[in-house]
Order: sequence, then structure tokens, then C-alpha cells
Amino acid sequence: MLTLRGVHAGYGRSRVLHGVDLAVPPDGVAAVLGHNGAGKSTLLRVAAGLLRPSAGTVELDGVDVTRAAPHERVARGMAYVPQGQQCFPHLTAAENLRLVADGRRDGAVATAEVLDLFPALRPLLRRRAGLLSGGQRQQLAIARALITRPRLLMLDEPTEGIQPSVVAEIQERIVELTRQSGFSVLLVEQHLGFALRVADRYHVLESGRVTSHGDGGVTAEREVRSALAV
Ligand SMILES: Nc1ncnc2c1ncn2[C@@H]1O[C@H](COP(=O)(O)OP(=O)(O)OP(=O)(O)O)[C@@H](O)[C@H]1O
Repeated sequence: MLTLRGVHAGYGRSRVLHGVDLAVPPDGVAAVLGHNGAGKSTLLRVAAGLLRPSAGTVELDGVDVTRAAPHERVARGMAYVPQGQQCFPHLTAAENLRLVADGRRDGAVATAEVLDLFPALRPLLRRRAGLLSGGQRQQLAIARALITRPRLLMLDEPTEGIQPSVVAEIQERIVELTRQSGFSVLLVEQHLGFALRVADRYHVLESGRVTSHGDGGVTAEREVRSALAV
């Protein structure tokens, strides 16, 4: 589905990624794990087209999208949910969804579908996003991204600052989404337990380099903990 090859990227003179190779399997979840500052969000920004790599390539289903703009990647089936439950706080939950849905022919149908997936959002639609809990805002941010009907959903730390019941809810939704054929997730996480429960593959990122990778699943936790020295 998504393949990064030899990706180098950074901000001005500060080099963050040093030759990252990573593959997201079709119909699967790839998790990127690592300490603060390892470069996980930078990697997602490169994948989403928000940061141009200084070297290396990004391919989606075999098509080189390294130079494609973010909106072109969305049109090709990529969706990105940045860190921090980002919503427009002064708009209602419904208006946040409409911002994406209104520009699309299938917007109304897609909105109904995402509300079926996140039914907890239905009674909150008229509430301002800024008044929702962190977990509710995270669900809203994921729902908004899904309105574009992506084939690849990229999530940056969806469990950060969220209570355990909502983490379990998000976990279930990810598993449900990946049951559809041709749907993949690239997940950046610090919450190892959560990440390995949903991931088919994991990659450990340290100082901008992938230092280990393997199959996901709870049995991988010991291996990952020792790779991360936690
Ligand atoms: N916009 C930016 N300008 C300059 N440096 C940045 C910028 N964003 C991130 N960095 C730096 O790049 C490095 C990697 O940051 P990044 O956010 O990718 O790490 P991360 O693994 O996602 O960490 P965290 O888990 O804390 O979010 C850090 O040293 C960070 O300070």
C-alpha cells in the first residue's frame, strides 16, 4: 500500500530522518513506535506530503507520490489525522464534519457512514468541538478524516491524553475498519500495548532510523520494550 524508501527529511539544518525504509501492508496496520523526538510525526508529515523529503521516495500502490501535494494524496486515498485531537473549537461537531463533507459529492452518505462507525458522536453534533472531551474530539478528528473515504488512514498518537475506555473504543474502530479489504492504517504511537494489539507490523524509530521491525501482536511487546530499552 504505502512504501517509504531511503527517506531523509528535517527542518532547515536540523536533520531528523536518516534513510527510513517502511512498508504499510495492504489490509493491515503498521505501527511506528519510538521515544519523544525520534521523528515519528516527521515521518507522517513526509507521508502526508506536508514535508518534502531531501532524499528518498514515497510510493502509494506503486505510484511515486514523493512530489504530490497533500490534496493530491487525499484524492489518491490517503488521510492524515495529526497529533492533538485537532478540530475547529468554535465550530460544532457537525460543522467540523461538514467542512470536509460539503466539498464532496458523496459527503452526506459518507457522513452517515462515519456516524454509524462512531455513534457516540451523534448526540454531540450540535456541541462546539472545543467543549468536547479529548476522547470525543479524537473520535471527531478520525471521523472527519474518514469522510474522504481513504484507503490509508494515518494516525498520529490517537491515544495521547485519552481515557482508557475511549482508547478501547478507538482500538475497536481501527480493527473494524481494517476488516474492509484494501484498508490500511499507519499508526504512530507511544502507547505500546495499544499499538501492538492493533498492528500487523511494527517499526521502532530511534533518532530518525528504523532500528528494528517485526510482526505486531501482544507477543511482540517484550521485543519492542527491549529495543526501546523501557
Ligand atoms: N516544525 C519543526 N521545526 C523544527 N524542528 C522540529 C519541528 N517539528 C519537530 N522538530 C524536531 O524534530 C525532531 C523530531 O520531532 P518529531 O515530532 O518528528 O518526533 P516524535 O517522535 O513525533 O516525538 P513526539 O513523540 O514527542 O511527538 C525533534 O527534535 C523536534 O524538536
